Amino acid sequence: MVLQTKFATIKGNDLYIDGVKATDLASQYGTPLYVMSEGHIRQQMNELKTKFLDKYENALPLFASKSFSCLAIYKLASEYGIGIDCVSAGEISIALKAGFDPDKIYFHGNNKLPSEIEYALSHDVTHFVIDNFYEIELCEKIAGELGKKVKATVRVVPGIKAGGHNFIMTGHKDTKFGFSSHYGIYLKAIAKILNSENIEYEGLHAHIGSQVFDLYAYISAMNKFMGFVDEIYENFGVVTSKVNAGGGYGIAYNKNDEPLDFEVITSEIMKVIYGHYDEKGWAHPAVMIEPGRYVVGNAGITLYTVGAIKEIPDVRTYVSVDGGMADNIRTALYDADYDGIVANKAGETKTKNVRVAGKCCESGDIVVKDVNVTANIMPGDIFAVFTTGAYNYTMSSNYNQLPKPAVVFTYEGKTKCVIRRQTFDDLVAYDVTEDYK
Ligand SMILES: Cc1ncc(COP(=O)(O)O)c(C=O)c1O
Ligand SMILES: N[C@@H](CCCC[NH3+])C(=O)O
Repeated sequence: MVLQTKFATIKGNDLYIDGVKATDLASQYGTPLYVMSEGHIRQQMNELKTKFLDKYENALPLFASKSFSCLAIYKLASEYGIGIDCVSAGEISIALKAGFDPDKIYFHGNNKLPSEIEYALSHDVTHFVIDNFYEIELCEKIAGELGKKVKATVRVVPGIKAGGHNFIMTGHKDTKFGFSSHYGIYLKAIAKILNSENIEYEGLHAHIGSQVFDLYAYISAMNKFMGFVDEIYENFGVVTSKVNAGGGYGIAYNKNDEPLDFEVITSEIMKVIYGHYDEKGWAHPAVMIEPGRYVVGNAGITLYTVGAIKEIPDVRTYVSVDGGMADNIRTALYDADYDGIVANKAGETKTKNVRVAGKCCESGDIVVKDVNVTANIMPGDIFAVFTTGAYNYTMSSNYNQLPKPAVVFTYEGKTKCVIRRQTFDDLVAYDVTEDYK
């Protein structure tokens, strides 16, 4: 077992997060509970600021807020002066409610709805990562009607396979995202934008995948993009003034994961981009990155209460907890490999191998596939699962009508609830009784 953040510590038999005892959190807020270390989030956002925003001229790191989206996180991002990547009008609406600067919001998505485009533009969110030809038509029309200009970065697929699972690879040929770089397809998109009245071409966008550990994939994607920049110049005489190098920075979920260093990834990306522009004698472009998981993933620890423990002779022991795939779909969806600990027996030797299962009515409802715990584990213990800060709360559901857990931030020995636990009333909040008419 490895604690994936310095903000989680073990003293005696107890797990502490930002100096707060996990069992105190569980008794105060109930379980299952998403705990997010604000100390960790601040550390990561500060890294984005000091090692990217402040380090390079005209650079902007974006936090990919699909990984964790709520008022509190947008307020924190705002404090560090970083931008955000939003993938729906819903995410944009939360960011705006948090007071986020619309000029630092980049609107992504492979099927932005007309209503979403209208919503974004009428709220002064004008930076769009353009994904497809239909979107170009929609933007041209809707921006014209609203008297707005869309500032476009064009998402191009470099043809590179990278990422932690097939479902989260986006840089290879067979993907629903972006314009293909084959047969000059992306050049046709840029021609259309250059000929449009209400869309301004600013640059290119790359996102090769998520949970990436391969530095070479980033370097080769950027090299390919410099080829695209040249082709754009040759075809249209336009120097691309913005390059968004995407996110996807892999983090450690277990002891086998070996994440790349943030500065290694970013300096290699910058070397390729600046090197190319210097060679051409062009002014450096604005460069953006957009990690999500890297910012919040290791900040998250989910606390569960242990319930039934079932020993199946010659097979394994199942430890069931009071949450499951409704609060963490990633094990079922991506075969993700989590690590965890009995938070109230953290100092005890871990001699018993178990599988931690959820309480949903699915055999695939596994939280931790395989973990060594104290042999003394019993109902009522608090089981903590690490690295649940990214794509857990945002991908949660009410499957089996489980109310969604609360999200609590911890910081310097203190706690605050940022999303309250759902109640049974919330489960019927959208049900209406109507007669047929
Ligand atoms: C376009 C885009 N940018 C950024 C991200 C963030 O990815 P990650 O959380 O792996 O950094 C994603 C998700 O893969 C994405 O699709
Ligand atoms: N939801 C995915 C990442 C997808 C990132 C967005 N394109 C995960 O949990 O790993």
